[in-house]
Amino acid sequence: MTETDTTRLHGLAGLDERLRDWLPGQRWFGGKGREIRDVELVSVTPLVGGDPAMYHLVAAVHQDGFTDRYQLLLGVRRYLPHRLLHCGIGEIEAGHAYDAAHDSEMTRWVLERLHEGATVGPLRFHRLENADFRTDLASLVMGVEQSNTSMVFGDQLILKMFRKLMPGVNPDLELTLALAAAGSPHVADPYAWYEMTVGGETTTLGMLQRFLHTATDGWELAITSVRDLYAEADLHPDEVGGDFAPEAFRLGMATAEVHHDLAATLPTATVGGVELAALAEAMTHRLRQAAEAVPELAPYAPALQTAFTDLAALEQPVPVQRIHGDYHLGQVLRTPTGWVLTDFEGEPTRPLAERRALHSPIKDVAGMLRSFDYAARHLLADHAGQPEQEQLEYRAVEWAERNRTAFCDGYAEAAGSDPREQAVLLRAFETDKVVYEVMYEARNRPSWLPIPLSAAQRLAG
Ligand SMILES: Nc1ncnc2c1ncn2[C@@H]1O[C@H](COP(=O)(O)OP(=O)(O)O)[C@@H](O)[C@H]1O
Ligand SMILES: O=P(O)(O)O[C@H]1O[C@H](CO)[C@@H](O[C@H]2O[C@H](CO)[C@@H](O)[C@H](O)[C@H]2O)[C@H](O)[C@H]1O
Repeated sequence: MTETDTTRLHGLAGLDERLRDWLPGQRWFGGKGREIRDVELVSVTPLVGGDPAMYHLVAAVHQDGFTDRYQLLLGVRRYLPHRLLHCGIGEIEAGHAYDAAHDSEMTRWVLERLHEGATVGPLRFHRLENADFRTDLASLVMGVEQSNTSMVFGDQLILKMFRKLMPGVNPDLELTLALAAAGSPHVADPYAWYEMTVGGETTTLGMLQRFLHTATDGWELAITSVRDLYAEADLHPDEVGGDFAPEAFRLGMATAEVHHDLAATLPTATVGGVELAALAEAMTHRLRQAAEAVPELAPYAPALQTAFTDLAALEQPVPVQRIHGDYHLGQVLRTPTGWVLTDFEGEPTRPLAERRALHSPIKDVAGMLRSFDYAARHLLADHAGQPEQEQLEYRAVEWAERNRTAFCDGYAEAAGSDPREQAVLLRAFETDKVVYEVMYEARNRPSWLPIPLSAAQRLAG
């Protein structure tokens, strides 16, 4: 870190070294596996003075060949209480630095500013007209694996703090606001957001929404159904109590309805030969990169490539629009009344311009179809090499097929057109997603790598 006057003034000297060690261990840190050259504080905003103190930081992390910016709520205390030891960053000049997103005493400050619609230094807070919420609630960070950090206040509010900052409006905020304005029942009510200017552009830092405390996420529901099936390995998926297909059907309908509302409220277009060739080229490039990075993918690459060649050769124009972009079972919540979609950010590793661009809705369909495969297969690892392995694998394929079919049936019923009729698009997007997953698992969860690799084998025929 270049020790600027600002850092010295705030007693933050030494923070650079501490952040260098601490950042790679954070789930949301995107630059894992590459050495950090240095960390530079590009924005330091004092929020709360005294002991404890709190700062809003934007840290530029320089790694070989590129720089990413991350957002932090930095707490500094003379003594770090036991309850905050797990989020300690290390000792700096002014005391113990820690991640204040985990400190309920401090996060309330953010809630209050959101409610006021305040401006604090470069930070601009906005509350939606008619949105009202309590500001005296204690927060807890969600205990799930995340690309960002979400704080739940009481059981009423959820504040998602975007970690990796890309200059521009975050599509999660943009699409959530658009769907709420369209009256969609498939999105949690947005209440407020905060932003600042980064790289000359208004950049979303966080979004507050209604917390759906009675909801269960689609992944949990799906794997409960798969567990049920594995417990009765001699029964078919439609014969066990926890059959998921009716839910998959309703999820297909909800997905089509969201696509309809996005197309009705945000721009749409059609793309033809040149754009499809460029898309196929980008997919091919990703495949090449992934096959180099993950040698286990390489044997399937030539056969997978044909999905992209077919895409480039498509003759009819393809409708495009804003879509979810990183659609899977972990992004949908089943409330007592229906499915709600979350996290419209797109794939966190892709550039913002690409995530905000118009895409075929078939990309989302392909994403969810992949997720059924994941849900069916991820428990198989526990049975590897055991006698029941083959039988369970057979059941896994049946479960995935049944739910993939139900999802497409539901989508077709609500959309009036069947996504399976777009076979070339569907295969190309599924293949591209598998390639993305291979990279994602290799970087984040190597023990899950066999899941997308088995799909690569299947798609390669
Ligand atoms: N409004 C909400 N109510 C209840 N749970 C939510 C809500 N929004 C998101 N979640 C849950 O929070 C978790 C993380 O949210 P998500 O937006 O996917 O974050 P990330 O982009 O960091 O992955 C998910 O498990 C999701 O189910
Ligand atoms: O939810 P995020 O925006 O952080 O998405 C990333 O993480 C997901 C994993 O949590 C990853 O999804 C992959 O694993 C899921 C099971 O955990 C599975 O349902 C998905 O089909 C699979 O792609 C997602 O790709 C990644 O962007």
